[in-house]
Amino acid sequence: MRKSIATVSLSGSLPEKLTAVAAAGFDGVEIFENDLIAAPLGPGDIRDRAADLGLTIDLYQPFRDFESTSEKALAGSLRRAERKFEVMEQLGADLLLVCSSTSPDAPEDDDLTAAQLRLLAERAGAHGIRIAYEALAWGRRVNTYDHAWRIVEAADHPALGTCLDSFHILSRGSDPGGIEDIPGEKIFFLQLADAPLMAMDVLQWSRHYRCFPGQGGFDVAGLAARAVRAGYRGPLSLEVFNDVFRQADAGRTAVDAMRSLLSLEESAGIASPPAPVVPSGVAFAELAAADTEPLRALLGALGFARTGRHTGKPVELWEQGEARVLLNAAGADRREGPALAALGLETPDPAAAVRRAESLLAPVLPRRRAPRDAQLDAVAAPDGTELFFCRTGRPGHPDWRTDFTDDPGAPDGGGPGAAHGVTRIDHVALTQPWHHFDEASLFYRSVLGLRPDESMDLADPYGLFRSRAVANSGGTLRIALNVAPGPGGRETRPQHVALATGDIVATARRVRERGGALLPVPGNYYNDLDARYDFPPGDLDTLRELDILYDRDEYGEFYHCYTATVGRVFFELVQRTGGYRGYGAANATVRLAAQHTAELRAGTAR
Ligand SMILES: O=C(O)c1ccc(O)c(O)c1
Ligand SMILES: [Mg+2]
Repeated sequence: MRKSIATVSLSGSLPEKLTAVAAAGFDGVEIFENDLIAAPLGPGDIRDRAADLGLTIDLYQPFRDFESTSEKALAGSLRRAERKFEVMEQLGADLLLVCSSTSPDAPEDDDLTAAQLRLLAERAGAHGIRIAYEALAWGRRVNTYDHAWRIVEAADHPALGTCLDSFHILSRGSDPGGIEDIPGEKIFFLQLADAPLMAMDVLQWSRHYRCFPGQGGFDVAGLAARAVRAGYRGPLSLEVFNDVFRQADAGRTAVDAMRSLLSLEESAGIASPPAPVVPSGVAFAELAAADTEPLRALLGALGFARTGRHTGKPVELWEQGEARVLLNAAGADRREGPALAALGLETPDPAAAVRRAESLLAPVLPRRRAPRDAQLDAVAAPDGTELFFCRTGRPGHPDWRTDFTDDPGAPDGGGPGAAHGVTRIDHVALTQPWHHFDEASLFYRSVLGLRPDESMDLADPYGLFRSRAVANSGGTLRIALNVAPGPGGRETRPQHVALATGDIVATARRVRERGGALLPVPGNYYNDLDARYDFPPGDLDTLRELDILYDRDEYGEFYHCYTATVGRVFFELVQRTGGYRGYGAANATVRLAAQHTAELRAGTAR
């Protein structure tokens, strides 16, 4: 279907917004009145600019508080409308959105409202303009879509129809089922927005927290499917009031928006892009550092062994069990020090994964080009992490491991058998720039077919720590997306790799014996654990001795501890028992505080 977006959803001036919208592949825009009023170009110039960019102007909005009990106010509204019709004629827009009145002066009865809207439709019709009447969730009297539709039906004028807005419908908990009873040709416009589920005033919720479909908690695709079943054939149009998007780069937000609509079309059964190819696990985590020595020491203490060297690049392969880490001595950002630069994702069909990624506008990266390198396809995640699609050890597929020669003589050699009990990578945590958080969760959900958990907000010593995990259905691939503030409002961007062990006590002991430092956890934490849980004698002492944190959910238990941070990277050791599903979020505040303390002590606080 045609795709549009309201200019209110993006940052910048109106011409900048139009450029971003066109570049992302939209067909049209809703022009938000304030954007036009503040624009440096007149309506005729905006019309030309949009046409040059291949965009239609699908809606002009909003016209507020039209209906009124006072004759004088109504006359004023009609005069105001005539002026707007002139603007719309210059813009080349033929649909005006009228939202239900929020004024105490709104008529008390539907017949009066219908008669007034009919009058407006007659005036509009004379200009070749149509009116779409939308119920705002906080409208004075008309605040549900079915009420707005009853009034439109009663007014019975060909130039009057209704505008459905998923936010207003779903935020009030209205049953969207009634949409299918509205004749499709009377649905003049469909605005789509999602939002996180929150218990708050609906106006504030709408004006500040809307997000693109697939980023929040509403079934927006299901609602769109109903409109299409009703016979709606107009554009799918995003109308997202969001404080973060208002500040973010418009071009990037527009691509995020388009990805949302492409994914919604798939969920609604309107289009079928190439199916998602869900990764089955982490093939490798690649750490980049100008000086790899501190990471080598850390991996050695963790029980990893260097098992290979890249044939053409300064890259080493370190393994323990099925956990594989690449150390890349080239390409690290020197300012930030060692960082998690790439992930290899074990994928049943890499070529199909790339087709999926391309169809959802994920930036596909040029293949690694050295003549002997395995041909691996990669895409860039929103935070810049490179995601490589791998099929390790399968005949007929390029195997990244063939780029590495065996390295049995390495100082920490002895192969993966010399392990401390680490079996695999449990999860990877990627810290997102805060204004790309929603974009990231939609990216992993739509491009890779991963399932997002609920988003969690926790108090951090220096602000808000927000976390949302995405995972495949078996839990064999888990990525935690975090936003973490730093002192003075600066963003800190630590990334970490969590390693699974079947016996965290034994593993942590061996790490200590090999000189690995574990993050010190305050004694208060263990006193609180003691108050909350009744551990068998001695167990709590062991946790305290090894700085191991503890959590449990209805499925099982979780034990975890952390290494020191090197540059932007640290490791976590985790032991899950009995199907525990989470990531120890209950302990995140303690961990963050302990890391800040450690940074201050080491004088590395940024
Ligand atoms: O918040 C508002 O005022 C507003 C205006 C126009 C809309 O279409 C809408 O959904 C909300
Ligand atoms: Mg709306």
